[in-house]
Amino acid sequence: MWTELSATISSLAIAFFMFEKYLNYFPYTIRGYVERNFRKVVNFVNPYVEISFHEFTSERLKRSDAFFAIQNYLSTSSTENARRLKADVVKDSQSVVLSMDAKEEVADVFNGVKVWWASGKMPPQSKSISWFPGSEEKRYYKLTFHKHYREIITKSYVEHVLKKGKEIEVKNRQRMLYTNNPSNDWHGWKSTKWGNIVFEHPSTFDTLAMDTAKKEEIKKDLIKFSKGKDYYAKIGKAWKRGYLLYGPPGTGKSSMIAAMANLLDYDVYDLELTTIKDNSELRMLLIETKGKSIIVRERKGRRKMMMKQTEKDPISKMKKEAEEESGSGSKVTLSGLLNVIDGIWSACGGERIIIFTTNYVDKLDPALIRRGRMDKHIVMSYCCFEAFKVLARNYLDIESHELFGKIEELFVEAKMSPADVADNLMPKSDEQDEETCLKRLVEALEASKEEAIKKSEEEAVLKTKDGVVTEG
Ligand SMILES: Nc1ncnc2c1ncn2[C@@H]1O[C@H](COP(=O)(O)OP(=O)(O)OP(=O)(O)O)[C@@H](O)[C@H]1O
Ligand SMILES: [Mg+2]
Repeated sequence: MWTELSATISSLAIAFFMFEKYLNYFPYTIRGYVERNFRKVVNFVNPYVEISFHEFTSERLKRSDAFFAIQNYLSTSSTENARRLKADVVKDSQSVVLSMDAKEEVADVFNGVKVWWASGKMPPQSKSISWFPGSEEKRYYKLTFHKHYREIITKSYVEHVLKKGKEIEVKNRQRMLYTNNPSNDWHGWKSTKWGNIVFEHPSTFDTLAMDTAKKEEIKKDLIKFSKGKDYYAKIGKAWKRGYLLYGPPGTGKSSMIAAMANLLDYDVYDLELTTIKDNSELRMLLIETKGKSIIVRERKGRRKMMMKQTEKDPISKMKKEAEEESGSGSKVTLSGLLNVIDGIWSACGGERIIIFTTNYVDKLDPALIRRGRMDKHIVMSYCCFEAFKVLARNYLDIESHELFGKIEELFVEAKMSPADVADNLMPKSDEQDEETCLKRLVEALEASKEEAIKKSEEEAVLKTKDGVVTEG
């Protein structure tokens, strides 16, 4: 078939060449007539239809999504057939994606219909220097098929190729962690509002230590959201979901966000509000975010700061922190952020998740935590025995130990964050075996239990005193 196709195309090319060359020998009056009829005959004889997909759209600046979808689609079939392939390294330099090199051809079969793909490059049209990307050479793919199958190819096959290509792109794409640049640095046409690095956080739902039922519920909720395109369209709601994660420091809020991004294969945008001047700058930033992303507003460096502060002047410092948390420390208020999000999200296509994390849910602006704005509230709490078992598996590779019984008992009263449990479980040197690490944890839990008992006794004394005063 391929030989037949090439023979037909080459004879037609020769016929065209001869025709163009000798057209001028015809008298001017009949030249148009001859040309029209010649083309009719050619079209009648040539049974093949060609469609070109160019790298750049007609607006020139924009790269065509279809071109890249086709490139991805062909990367799977062309690797078997094409003789010259181009290699691109993706995903932390571990996997290689092969695609057809220029001037290569491959065949594909769809519902029993054979088609041919050829890749090519168009030479630059002028020698002048251009600012447009890729203006030196323009790549394209040409699809050739028998005109008899025009309907099935132009409708079903092209749609199939684009869909599959996009799926492959999602699978191969390298996820990014974006952080907003201070708005003072946004000058010039080249400035970018978001700086980015490759997102490679190892946290997953498997490594996350928390109540299993709660974990499964969150996973289900996320997957339902990510597959809910039609549902959101049906109910006329923007495809977005808000999560509020709250709990003491070191309970795994940031780890949970990373696990969510890893589960859904989303990019993460880490929003630093303090470097944004006002709400209009915030709007500009959010408009630049892409679909399939998680936008996060977190308080950073909380753990160390909190620990130091509680040691010194616990009450006044904790109050100050809570005030900051409510947004008064930022140039952009949290309510302002929510209003911008409500506004732009209705207009931006593509799914987006926004996550707020806080250590003080009670002190937050009620407008922020009102249901509907943040669709799901997730409490990250102190470590329990079930969560400990996940950490023991992660850090020590053990499922059980004779000390587990004692540890389970201690967890009833001891309050320790998963971060601190993990810290105790981690061997500090090669000599430290699982027994040493578990014993260290038992000691820490006992200390924490004693502290909890002392605290509750002190609180009880305070309550009794209050009672006496009131009664008196
Ligand atoms: N639930 C958890 N499961 C597994 N590891 C955890 C968990 N919580 C904490 N860790 C460990 O402790 C470290 C700190 O946790 P993480 O940064 O997620 O806490 P956080 O709740 O975001 O704290 P902060 O409120 O200070 O931001 C993590 O790198 C992880 O190793
Ligand atoms: Mg955190």
